[in-house]
Amino acid sequence: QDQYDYIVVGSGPGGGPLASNLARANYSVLLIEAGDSSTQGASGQYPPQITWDFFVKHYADEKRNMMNHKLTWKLSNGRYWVGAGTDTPPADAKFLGVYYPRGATVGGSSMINAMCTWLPSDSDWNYIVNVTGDASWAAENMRKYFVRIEKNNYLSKGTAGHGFDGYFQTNMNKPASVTQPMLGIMQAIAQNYSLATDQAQVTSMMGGDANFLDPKRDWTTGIWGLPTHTKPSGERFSARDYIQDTMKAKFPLTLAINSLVTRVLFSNGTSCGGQPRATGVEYLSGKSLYKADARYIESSKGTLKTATARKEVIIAGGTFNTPQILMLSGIGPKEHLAEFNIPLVVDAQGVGRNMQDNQEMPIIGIISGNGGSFSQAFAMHTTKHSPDGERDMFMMQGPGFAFRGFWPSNQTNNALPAEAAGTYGISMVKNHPQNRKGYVRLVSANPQDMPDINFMLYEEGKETDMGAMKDTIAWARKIYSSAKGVTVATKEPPCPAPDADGYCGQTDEDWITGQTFGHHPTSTAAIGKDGDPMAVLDSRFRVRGVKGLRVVDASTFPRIPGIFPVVSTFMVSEKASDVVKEDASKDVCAA
Ligand SMILES: Cc1cc2nc3c(=O)[nH]c(=O)nc-3n(C[C@H](O)[C@H](O)[C@H](O)COP(=O)(O)OP(=O)(O)OC[C@H]3O[C@@H](n4cnc5c(N)ncnc54)[C@H](O)[C@@H]3O)c2cc1C
Repeated sequence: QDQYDYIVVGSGPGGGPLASNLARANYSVLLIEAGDSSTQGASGQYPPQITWDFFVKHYADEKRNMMNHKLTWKLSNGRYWVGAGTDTPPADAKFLGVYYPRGATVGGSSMINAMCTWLPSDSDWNYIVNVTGDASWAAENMRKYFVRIEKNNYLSKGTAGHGFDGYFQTNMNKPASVTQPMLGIMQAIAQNYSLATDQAQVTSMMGGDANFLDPKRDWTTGIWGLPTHTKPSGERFSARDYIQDTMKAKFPLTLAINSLVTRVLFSNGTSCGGQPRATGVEYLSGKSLYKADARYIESSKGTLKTATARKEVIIAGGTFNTPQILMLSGIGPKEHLAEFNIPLVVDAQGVGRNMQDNQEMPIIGIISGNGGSFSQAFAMHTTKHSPDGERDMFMMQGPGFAFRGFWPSNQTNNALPAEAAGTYGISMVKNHPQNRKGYVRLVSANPQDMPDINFMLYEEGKETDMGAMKDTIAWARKIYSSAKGVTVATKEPPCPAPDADGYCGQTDEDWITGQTFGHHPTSTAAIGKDGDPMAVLDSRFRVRGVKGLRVVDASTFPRIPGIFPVVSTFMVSEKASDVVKEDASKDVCAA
């Protein structure tokens, strides 16, 4: 039987850096990853060797689910078929839902994500201080973690608020010069924010640092460039690089790939004041054992193995899998576990609840004459529905850019509509969404099954979340119609007669209901205050009700951080490394 100081489950931005840091502190660490060590290589964006194909629902109501234009079915030959809810799929098609890819290889979703590296609002960190009273979560302190891990490749050394000696590589593509038709649209946006509109200055803003240090940043609207987690060569940096560097440097980090953790093991003694203590994990060894893996075959059951942790087990399986692992281990809502005869360890009502996401949707314009060459621009906007006066909408945009969400690229419906000539997209991503009604629930006690995932969009805070999206659509219609030196007509959301401010009432609302998507799920095993039955973790990442078990990944955030969660997850991993090391010398029961 394998024994280590720490066992970390999942090698994404949550688990990968933490496992590496603990090994660098000379603790023996087993990092367990269900995927293998494949990379994207020359294959398409979400190839089976690095992707788990989840299918989710957006609503409890089937009618609203079917308003989506990009739904996925599975055919009897095993291939996917993608179409609108109003289409008629082939007779043998089985409905799956909305495609929601996740990375499943060494490096997790940081191996397939879009790499956008945008720091959250200070209020997202301070929220954790307010909830828990733990001042170490203050934004000022969290920025220090960013500075510690960042290896900035796009600013001059010494720029305040940035780091230049860490492992987390950041870079930015700065445009040389912005030309028509994009220039005319960006000029309209600059004018709207009372910024300079000449070509040189607009170009310069489009290469500006979005992660600048300024106490007023979260209230500042305008245009910036997009930092990404990339190396100086422009190649992807991911959690995988840090893991590999740690192993190459011969620190005591053992990586087990093709290993699907099925549950946490607990001592049944009373050594920890009556609380169960996590002693290790059970896992299935074998390739493609999870049903979200497109290469899964029914007969693959794997070989059951166990590993023991002398100190702690840390779960970092991501927002869908962490709650699944906890529930399979007996930590979850009591009634739900009873449905599947899973022996209860802790009645933790918050596990798999509180799921949040940044709602996204494009506003499509058609440029007369010329669609222009691809380049992208990024703006931050404050709508009338900002819940706290902070900027609440991020917009990425560009010619030929119609980001309509996700569907499997290897699907078989040849009749999927193509984008029209001259397409321009302003793609909104909602900051500070109010809805926390999303959930992850088990469908069985079989660890190879995917859970039932429903975002329950707009179920809570609809006026704010939907209102901000309607404001942004109206704003974009006006931007398109005031573009300088270029004619742009708004195509989507379609509206026969917008009012003078660009609004289209219920028509917009219906379109948003159908076409909203997301890909930043968080908060399904959240930190919360003592005594709150929904608080799965305390502010030191410890799972309440047991000892020797923590969660460190995107599921820990009580409130979704900013617009892009990946940099926050790397920061959390770094913070957790300090916390775990601080507690390392204590007895596990006392920690
Ligand atoms: C397509 C896409 C685009 C994105 N774009 C951006 C972006 O541009 N910017 C941004 O900020 N964020 C983006 N994100 C989100 C971001 O990548 C995630 O928030 C981040 O990776 C979360 O890190 P994590 O460690 O919580 O989980 P993950 O990165 O998902 O890692 C979890 C790991 O755990 C493994 N695992 C799961 N279950 C088990 C098990 N039972 N046993 C063993 N191993 C297991 C998985 O295989 C995976 O490797 C994107 C995500 C996707 C999918």
